[in-house]
Amino acid sequence: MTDQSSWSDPDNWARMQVEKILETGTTEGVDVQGMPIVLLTLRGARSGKVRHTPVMRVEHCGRYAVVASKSGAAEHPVWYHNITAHPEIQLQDGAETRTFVAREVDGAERAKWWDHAVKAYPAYAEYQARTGRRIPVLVLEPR
Ligand SMILES: C[C@H](OP(=O)(O)OC[C@@H](O)[C@@H](O)[C@@H](O)Cn1c2nc(=O)[nH]c(=O)c-2cc2ccc(O)cc21)C(=O)N[C@@H](CCC(=O)N[C@@H](CCC(=O)O)C(=O)O)C(=O)O
Repeated sequence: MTDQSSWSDPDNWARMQVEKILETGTTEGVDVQGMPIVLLTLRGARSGKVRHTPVMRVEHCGRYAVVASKSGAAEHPVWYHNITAHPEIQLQDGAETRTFVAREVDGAERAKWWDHAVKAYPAYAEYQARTGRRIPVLVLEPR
Protein backbone atom coordinates (compact mmCIF):
# COMPACT_ATOMS: atom_id res chain seq x y z
CA MET A 1 0.00 0.00 0.00
CA THR A 2 1.58 3.34 -0.98
CA ASP A 3 1.29 5.90 1.77
CA GLN A 4 -0.02 9.23 0.51
CA SER A 5 3.12 11.16 1.52
CA SER A 6 5.26 9.22 -0.97
CA TRP A 7 3.04 10.37 -3.84
CA SER A 8 3.14 14.01 -2.75
CA ASP A 9 6.98 14.12 -2.82
CA PRO A 10 7.94 14.64 -6.49
CA ASP A 11 11.30 12.90 -6.11
CA ASN A 12 9.60 9.87 -4.59
CA TRP A 13 6.94 10.00 -7.29
CA ALA A 14 9.64 9.89 -9.98
CA ARG A 15 11.44 7.04 -8.22
CA MET A 16 8.24 5.02 -7.96
CA GLN A 17 7.44 5.56 -11.62
CA VAL A 18 10.97 4.48 -12.61
CA GLU A 19 10.58 1.34 -10.51
CA LYS A 20 7.25 0.51 -12.19
CA ILE A 21 8.69 0.98 -15.70
CA LEU A 22 11.75 -1.16 -14.89
CA GLU A 23 9.53 -3.84 -13.32
CA THR A 24 6.94 -4.01 -16.14
CA GLY A 25 9.36 -3.33 -19.01
CA THR A 26 7.17 -0.62 -20.48
CA THR A 27 6.16 2.99 -19.96
CA GLU A 28 2.59 2.02 -20.91
CA GLY A 29 0.23 2.86 -18.06
CA VAL A 30 2.77 5.13 -16.34
CA ASP A 31 1.70 8.72 -16.84
CA VAL A 32 1.18 12.16 -15.33
CA GLN A 33 -2.53 13.06 -15.23
CA GLY A 34 -3.08 10.77 -18.22
CA MET A 35 -0.23 12.29 -20.28
CA PRO A 36 2.46 9.81 -21.34
CA ILE A 37 6.03 9.79 -20.11
CA VAL A 38 9.28 8.31 -21.43
CA LEU A 39 12.24 6.99 -19.47
CA LEU A 40 15.72 8.41 -20.02
CA THR A 41 18.82 6.41 -19.13
CA LEU A 42 21.64 8.88 -18.52
CA ARG A 43 25.19 8.82 -17.21
CA GLY A 44 26.00 10.83 -14.05
CA ALA A 45 27.96 13.96 -14.96
CA ARG A 46 30.49 13.33 -12.19
CA SER A 47 30.01 9.71 -11.13
CA GLY A 48 29.42 8.18 -14.58
CA LYS A 49 26.75 6.08 -12.85
CA VAL A 50 23.60 4.98 -14.72
CA ARG A 51 20.74 7.33 -13.85
CA HIS A 52 17.08 6.74 -14.79
CA THR A 53 14.98 9.89 -15.26
CA PRO A 54 11.31 9.97 -16.29
CA VAL A 55 10.22 12.96 -18.36
CA MET A 56 7.08 13.88 -20.31
CA ARG A 57 6.81 12.34 -23.78
CA VAL A 58 7.36 15.16 -26.29
CA GLU A 59 7.38 13.61 -29.76
CA HIS A 60 6.81 15.08 -33.21
CA CYS A 61 7.20 13.24 -36.52
CA GLY A 62 9.26 10.50 -34.90
CA ARG A 63 11.62 12.91 -33.13
CA TYR A 64 11.74 13.56 -29.37
CA ALA A 65 12.59 16.51 -27.17
CA VAL A 66 13.16 16.67 -23.41
CA VAL A 67 12.38 19.69 -21.22
CA ALA A 68 14.48 20.34 -18.09
CA SER A 69 11.62 22.09 -16.29
CA LYS A 70 11.86 20.69 -12.73
CA SER A 71 8.39 22.17 -12.14
CA GLY A 72 9.68 25.69 -12.67
CA ALA A 73 12.35 25.57 -9.94
CA ALA A 74 14.96 28.32 -9.89
CA GLU A 75 17.74 25.82 -10.69
CA HIS A 76 18.14 23.25 -13.43
CA PRO A 77 17.41 19.62 -12.50
CA VAL A 78 20.57 17.63 -11.81
CA TRP A 79 19.76 15.41 -14.79
CA TYR A 80 20.28 18.46 -17.07
CA HIS A 81 23.97 18.40 -16.04
CA ASN A 82 24.06 14.68 -16.72
CA ILE A 83 22.56 14.90 -20.21
CA THR A 84 24.77 17.84 -21.22
CA ALA A 85 27.90 16.15 -19.87
CA HIS A 86 27.07 12.83 -21.55
CA PRO A 87 24.69 13.57 -24.45
CA GLU A 88 24.54 9.99 -25.78
CA ILE A 89 21.49 8.66 -23.96
CA GLN A 90 18.79 6.02 -24.16
CA LEU A 91 15.08 6.77 -24.31
CA GLN A 92 12.40 4.17 -23.61
CA ASP A 93 8.98 4.81 -25.13
CA GLY A 94 6.56 1.96 -24.41
CA ALA A 95 8.65 -1.23 -24.50
CA GLU A 96 11.10 0.15 -27.06
CA THR A 97 14.46 1.63 -26.03
CA ARG A 98 16.63 3.50 -28.53
CA THR A 99 19.86 5.46 -28.42
CA PHE A 100 19.95 9.20 -29.14
CA VAL A 101 22.33 12.14 -28.90
CA ALA A 102 20.87 15.12 -27.04
CA ARG A 103 21.40 18.64 -28.39
CA GLU A 104 20.20 21.77 -26.59
CA VAL A 105 18.24 24.01 -28.98
CA ASP A 106 17.79 27.75 -29.19
CA GLY A 107 16.00 30.41 -31.25
CA ALA A 108 13.34 29.36 -33.76
CA GLU A 109 14.10 25.66 -33.32
CA ARG A 110 13.58 25.95 -29.56
CA ALA A 111 10.33 27.93 -30.12
CA LYS A 112 9.01 25.18 -32.41
CA TRP A 113 9.86 22.41 -29.93
CA TRP A 114 8.54 24.48 -27.02
CA ASP A 115 5.14 24.56 -28.79
CA HIS A 116 5.23 20.78 -29.22
CA ALA A 117 6.17 20.43 -25.54
CA VAL A 118 3.37 22.66 -24.24
CA LYS A 119 0.87 20.80 -26.44
CA ALA A 120 2.07 17.51 -24.95
CA TYR A 121 2.11 18.86 -21.38
CA PRO A 122 0.47 22.30 -20.86
CA ALA A 123 1.96 22.67 -17.36
CA TYR A 124 5.31 23.51 -18.99
CA ALA A 125 3.91 26.98 -19.77
CA GLU A 126 3.08 27.51 -16.09
CA TYR A 127 6.53 26.31 -15.06
CA GLN A 128 8.22 28.80 -17.39
CA ALA A 129 5.95 31.60 -16.08
CA ARG A 130 7.02 30.93 -12.48
CA THR A 131 10.78 31.15 -12.99
CA GLY A 132 13.29 33.59 -14.42
CA ARG A 133 15.37 30.52 -15.40
CA ARG A 134 15.02 29.81 -19.11
CA ILE A 135 13.94 26.17 -19.16
CA PRO A 136 16.29 24.18 -21.41
CA VAL A 137 14.87 22.21 -24.34
CA LEU A 138 17.00 19.43 -25.82
CA VAL A 139 16.22 17.64 -29.10
CA LEU A 140 17.20 13.98 -29.34
CA GLU A 141 18.89 12.98 -32.61
CA PRO A 142 18.64 9.26 -33.37
CA ARG A 143 22.05 7.58 -33.11
C1 LIG B 1 16.27 14.57 -7.10
C2 LIG B 1 17.24 14.81 -8.22
O1 LIG B 1 16.52 14.89 -9.42
P1 LIG B 1 16.95 15.87 -10.59
O2 LIG B 1 17.94 15.17 -11.47
O3 LIG B 1 17.29 17.22 -10.05
O4 LIG B 1 15.58 15.96 -11.42
C3 LIG B 1 14.41 16.47 -10.78
C4 LIG B 1 13.23 16.10 -11.67
O5 LIG B 1 13.38 16.80 -12.89
C5 LIG B 1 13.18 14.62 -11.93
O6 LIG B 1 12.78 13.97 -10.75
C6 LIG B 1 12.21 14.31 -13.06
O7 LIG B 1 12.14 12.92 -13.28
C7 LIG B 1 10.81 14.86 -12.72
N1 LIG B 1 9.97 14.83 -13.93
C8 LIG B 1 10.23 15.75 -14.92
N2 LIG B 1 11.21 16.66 -14.74
C9 LIG B 1 11.50 17.55 -15.73
O8 LIG B 1 12.40 18.37 -15.55
N3 LIG B 1 10.81 17.54 -16.92
C10 LIG B 1 9.81 16.66 -17.16
O9 LIG B 1 9.23 16.66 -18.26
C11 LIG B 1 9.47 15.72 -16.13
C12 LIG B 1 8.46 14.77 -16.27
C13 LIG B 1 8.24 13.80 -15.28
C14 LIG B 1 7.28 12.78 -15.44
C15 LIG B 1 7.10 11.81 -14.47
C16 LIG B 1 7.87 11.83 -13.29
O10 LIG B 1 7.72 10.90 -12.35
C17 LIG B 1 8.82 12.85 -13.10
C18 LIG B 1 9.01 13.84 -14.08
C19 LIG B 1 18.15 13.61 -8.33
O11 LIG B 1 17.85 12.65 -9.02
N4 LIG B 1 19.23 13.71 -7.62
C20 LIG B 1 20.17 12.61 -7.65
C21 LIG B 1 21.19 13.04 -8.68
C22 LIG B 1 22.23 12.03 -8.82
C23 LIG B 1 23.08 12.44 -10.00
O12 LIG B 1 22.65 12.42 -11.12
N5 LIG B 1 24.34 12.82 -9.67
C24 LIG B 1 25.25 13.18 -10.73
C25 LIG B 1 25.95 14.48 -10.35
C26 LIG B 1 25.41 15.53 -11.23
C27 LIG B 1 26.03 16.90 -10.88
O13 LIG B 1 25.72 17.41 -9.80
O14 LIG B 1 26.80 17.40 -11.71
C28 LIG B 1 26.28 12.06 -10.94
O15 LIG B 1 25.94 10.91 -10.68
O16 LIG B 1 27.39 12.36 -11.43
C29 LIG B 1 20.76 12.42 -6.26
O17 LIG B 1 20.84 13.44 -5.54
O18 LIG B 1 21.08 11.27 -5.93
